[in-house]
Amino acid sequence: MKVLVAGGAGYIGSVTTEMLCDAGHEVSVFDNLERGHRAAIDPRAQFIQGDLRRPETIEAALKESGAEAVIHFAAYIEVGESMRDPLPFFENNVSGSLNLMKAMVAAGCKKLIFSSTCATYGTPEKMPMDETLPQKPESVYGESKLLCEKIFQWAEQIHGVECVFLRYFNACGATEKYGEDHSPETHLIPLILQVPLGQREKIFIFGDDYDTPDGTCIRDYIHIRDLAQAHILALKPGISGAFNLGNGDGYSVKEVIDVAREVTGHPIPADLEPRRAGDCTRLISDSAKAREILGWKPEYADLRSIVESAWNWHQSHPAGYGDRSE
Ligand SMILES: NC(=O)c1ccc[n+]([C@@H]2O[C@H](COP(=O)([O-])OP(=O)(O)OC[C@H]3O[C@@H](n4cnc5c(N)ncnc54)[C@H](O)[C@@H]3O)[C@@H](O)[C@H]2O)c1
Ligand SMILES: O=c1ccn([C@@H]2O[C@H](COP(=O)(O)OP(=O)(O)O[C@H]3O[C@H](CO)[C@@H](O)[C@H](O)[C@H]3O)[C@@H](O)[C@H]2O)c(=O)[nH]1
Repeated sequence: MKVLVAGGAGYIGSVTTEMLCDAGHEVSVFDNLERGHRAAIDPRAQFIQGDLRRPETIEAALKESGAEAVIHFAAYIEVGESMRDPLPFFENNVSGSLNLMKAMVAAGCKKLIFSSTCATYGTPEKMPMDETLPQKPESVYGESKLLCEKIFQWAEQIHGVECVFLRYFNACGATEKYGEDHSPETHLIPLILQVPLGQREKIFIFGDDYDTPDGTCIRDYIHIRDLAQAHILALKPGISGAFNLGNGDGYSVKEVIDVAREVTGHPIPADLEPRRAGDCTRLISDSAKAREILGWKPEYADLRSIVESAWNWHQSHPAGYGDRSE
């Protein structure tokens, strides 16, 4: 299939592009490189530089690529940033997505796979979390993703664009070539690994007074290879709707640090900090729907192998990808 990957120079987009190319798809990456890296784009894919906030650039990219489907990763992603400076999140995530859908309708492109998030649910009313839970986001970031889902639902109903919403839990891990290089980095696993890399002295644990066995927050860590595979499965005609993507296993912050100590052989000192605003106690996915309808089966579910894959990548890329445009 001819697939356009918006945000394909970013963390999850880079690995999805790599796996789409491996599977024989014809891939074009559309990215403004504001937060991604030129070096993260698989050389088998065509690169079209453009910005979703500039509609003419996405219109031209759809024409040039002849895309039959779009996988849409392009967004601002950081919850904390969204609560300090909200409006750019609506501009980039919501207006950008609206421009993309308008261009798709105009170009007659009938399939969209959208990166959504478990942050659209807010504090969940049951655990594990399935897709029937009410969506009550507690951050601007989560709200921006929910607004996109709503726009896309109406576009599906009225214009017949098949839309799939993949609601990820905590994305992590790496392939041999592509890994995580956010700046600033806020995610737990890459921050922990900066300690054995000699780039930070210790890791801070944000609160140990949560209602969990060791007092630290519990998350469902999912390998980006498994996330990428779900996107490829969702390309199949006839698939639409929302799917939660996680392993269904919860690990506490302390457990993740312990696994990283085992994997790296480094003591990784940890200190306690107060709770980080907006963190939920526990987020664990019920991904039965993805397994049943997409035929999705996570293959890298073991936290040790996830952390190992990230550790291998960071050791071979201690400064990440370097310059964004090279
Ligand atoms: N990382 C996670 O744990 C996680 C969890 C849930 C959902 N998500 C979602 O998955 C998607 C990808 O996340 P990621 O970690 O790979 O993020 P990322 O920041 O690494 O990648 C996003 C890419 O989109 C590009 N981009 C942003 N705005 C753009 C625009 N207006 N026009 C063109 N390109 C633009 C950036 O340059 C970057 O390359 C995001 O939509 C994010 O909200 C991520
Ligand atoms: O230095 C750190 C960094 C994080 N944490 C904790 O580690 C856990 C995981 O944090 P992080 O890796 O920042 O992920 P989340 O805050 O869970 O958010 C991620 O996962 C969400 C889905 O669960 C996505 O929507 C977000 O985009 C993505 O950033 C949380 O309990 C944090 O409080 C620490 O204790 N110390």
